[in-house]
Amino acid sequence: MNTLNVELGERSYPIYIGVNTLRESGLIRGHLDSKKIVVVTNDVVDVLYGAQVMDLLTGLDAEKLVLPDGEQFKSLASFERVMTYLLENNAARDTTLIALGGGVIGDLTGFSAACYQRGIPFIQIPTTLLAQVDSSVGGKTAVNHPLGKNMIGAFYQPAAVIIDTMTLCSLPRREFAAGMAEVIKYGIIYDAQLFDWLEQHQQGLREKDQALLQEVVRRCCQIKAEIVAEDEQERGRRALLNLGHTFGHAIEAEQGYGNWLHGEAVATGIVLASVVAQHKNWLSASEVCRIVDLLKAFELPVKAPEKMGFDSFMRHMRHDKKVQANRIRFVIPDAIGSAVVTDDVDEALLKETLNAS
Ligand SMILES: NC(=O)c1ccc[n+]([C@@H]2O[C@H](COP(=O)([O-])OP(=O)(O)OC[C@H]3O[C@@H](n4cnc5c(N)ncnc54)[C@H](O)[C@@H]3O)[C@@H](O)[C@H]2O)c1
Ligand SMILES: O=C(O)C(=O)C[C@@H](O)[C@H](O)[C@H](O)COP(=O)(O)O
Ligand SMILES: [Zn+2]
Repeated sequence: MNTLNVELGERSYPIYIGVNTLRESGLIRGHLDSKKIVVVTNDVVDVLYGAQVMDLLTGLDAEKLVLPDGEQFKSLASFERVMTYLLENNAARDTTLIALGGGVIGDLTGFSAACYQRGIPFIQIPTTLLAQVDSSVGGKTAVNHPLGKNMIGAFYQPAAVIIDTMTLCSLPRREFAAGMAEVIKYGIIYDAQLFDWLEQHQQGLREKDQALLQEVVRRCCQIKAEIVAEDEQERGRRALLNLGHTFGHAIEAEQGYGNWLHGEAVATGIVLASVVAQHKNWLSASEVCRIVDLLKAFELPVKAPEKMGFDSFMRHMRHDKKVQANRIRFVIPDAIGSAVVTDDVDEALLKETLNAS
């Protein structure tokens, strides 16, 4: 097992990455000094891993709240449902929430933990590739609003992240691919060697080779932990983790949450940002091809939805959380392995890129 640490002073926490970590009750119990525990999950993950996690909590005052599955349930209505459940079941400040599932459950549970009685502890048990490499780490918690993605949320760190890469065995192919979009993102913004390694090991990753999965989850969590430790609340460098998201979030909101998976929308957003980079002569045509080819190797979309042009992108992107002084800021790669945040993207170039995509 690998253990990493997110260094945030008194809010520091470990990330455990291993095979069959969900069979070891010691890991989770080491982070439970509270009276009551509520496992929050959804109906799909519950069937797969609910009993296994409840077994780890045998003898403790542990309950389970099972929500419906889907991005459309990362909503204020679900948040209210969690609040009502906690109140009706007498949850108090010494209750711990456990988020068991993908990024939807993790973001919703984390936001619920941040708000309930102004903050109770929570633990992340991510079960999708996307949640293991990205959403469970770093404390961005939120729900969506019809007018914008993750618009209602808080920075609120978990007490621990427990990753069992065996859970990825049951993950559908499309969901696995969505997670790979965030993995490829790390290679582009931060780690050219990781990008090369992904090109070399794409087949083994697609086949879910456990050794490769361990390595990729470890490397991505390490990068995210480094960035978050330096800039917890996205005042600077953390914004790089948003590569592809300005465009991607617009696609998710415009298409209706859940129709395009987050990772799929991010993949397309990465291509759009790369095309802008090529126009600026920051990336060569062959570098853009490498990016597109790697995304395609995982069957990710690389073109914006039909009929979604400049105007519909702009309508959503004006709400982006990186907007400063009314100007949209974009994360644009300036090499494979490096990116910058800039508001210097000419509107004509944006129009050409978005209408041609
Ligand atoms: N907080 C962050 O930093 C951050 C980072 C990236 C993404 N996100 C958010 O994460 C969400 C996307 O997360 P996601 O891709 O995990 O989607 P998800 O949570 O909807 O999970 C994807 C699907 O896989 C199912 N599932 C989960 N684990 C499974 C398993 N082991 N086997 C079989 N099926 C399983 C789920 O029930 C769901 O149907 C988006 O809302 C996105 O905005 C947040
Ligand atoms: O952790 C971060 O910071 C990220 O930006 C990671 C993203 O992959 C993630 O989708 C995040 O939720 C987007 O944040 P937002 O602030 O643009 O909503
Ligand atoms: Zn993301």
